[in-house]
Amino acid sequence: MAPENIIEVRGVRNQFGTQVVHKDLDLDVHRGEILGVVGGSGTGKSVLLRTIVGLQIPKAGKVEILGKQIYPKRASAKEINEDIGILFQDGALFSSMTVAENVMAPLREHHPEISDELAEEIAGMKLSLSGLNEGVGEKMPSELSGGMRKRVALARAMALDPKILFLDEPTAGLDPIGAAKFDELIMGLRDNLGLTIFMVTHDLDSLIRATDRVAVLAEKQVIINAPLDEVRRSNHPWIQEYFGGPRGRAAQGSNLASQSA
Ligand SMILES: Nc1ncnc2c1ncn2[C@@H]1O[C@H](COP(=O)(O)OP(=O)(O)OP(=O)(O)O)[C@@H](O)[C@H]1O
Repeated sequence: MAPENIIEVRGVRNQFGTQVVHKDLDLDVHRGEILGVVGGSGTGKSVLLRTIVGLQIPKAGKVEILGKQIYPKRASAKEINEDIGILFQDGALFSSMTVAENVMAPLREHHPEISDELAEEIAGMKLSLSGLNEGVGEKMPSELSGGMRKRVALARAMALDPKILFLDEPTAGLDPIGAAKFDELIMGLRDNLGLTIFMVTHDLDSLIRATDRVAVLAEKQVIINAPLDEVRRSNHPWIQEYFGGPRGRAAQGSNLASQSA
């Protein structure tokens, strides 16, 4: 059975002044997959994410999420917000709110009818789904490690039961063990909840470990979107350098070693 496209991007153009970032860009994301999005610095990975979620209005093209048109006809913010959760690059939490209040913030905004008790219960569930224990809810973000703050941000992104999670460099700033644990967490969300995950990343280990397919941005387009093994076989110079360079070989070697251990 052909995979179902949960996201469809067709012919998108993004431009800032005279700088064209995307031109005729197409992208499909399949339901239930973890898609890794890679590309050199400034190739427009974050702009693509922002375009898909409706935060960046493209100059041309079409974007659909779950069959709802984000552009050119704009689905209402409410419709979109119910379907997606976003973890931005800095994962910014509200520093003056407790962890639980942070996770409850989207519920309070979109579902003011929900009682305090229920909101607290939902926040507790999301924190536990993110691998955090109950006591964490009462802490302030400043009391947590970087890895725990990412998990809280993930719990907040899941507050409204999204079908798609957008993650912008989620493992940046985590040590390798923290990054591996974060990858396991999102793989669990895919496997147990059927979530689709769109993940911008520079982390080669993460790509190897967690992704089902990898989309490469270069020359203002997605030049390939395929399982990692197929992407590696491309002779595009950037792909060769990225995966075939010393870091790429080291990441592949260490992941093969850990798989056979
Ligand atoms: N709001 C904006 N106004 C003007 N230029 C912008 C804006 N947002 C992004 N750009 C430009 O678009 C280009 C792509 O930016 P983007 O942040 O998407 O790159 P990226 O691939 O995510 O890079 P990195 O890997 O370094 O995070 C950059 O040259 C950036 O300066």
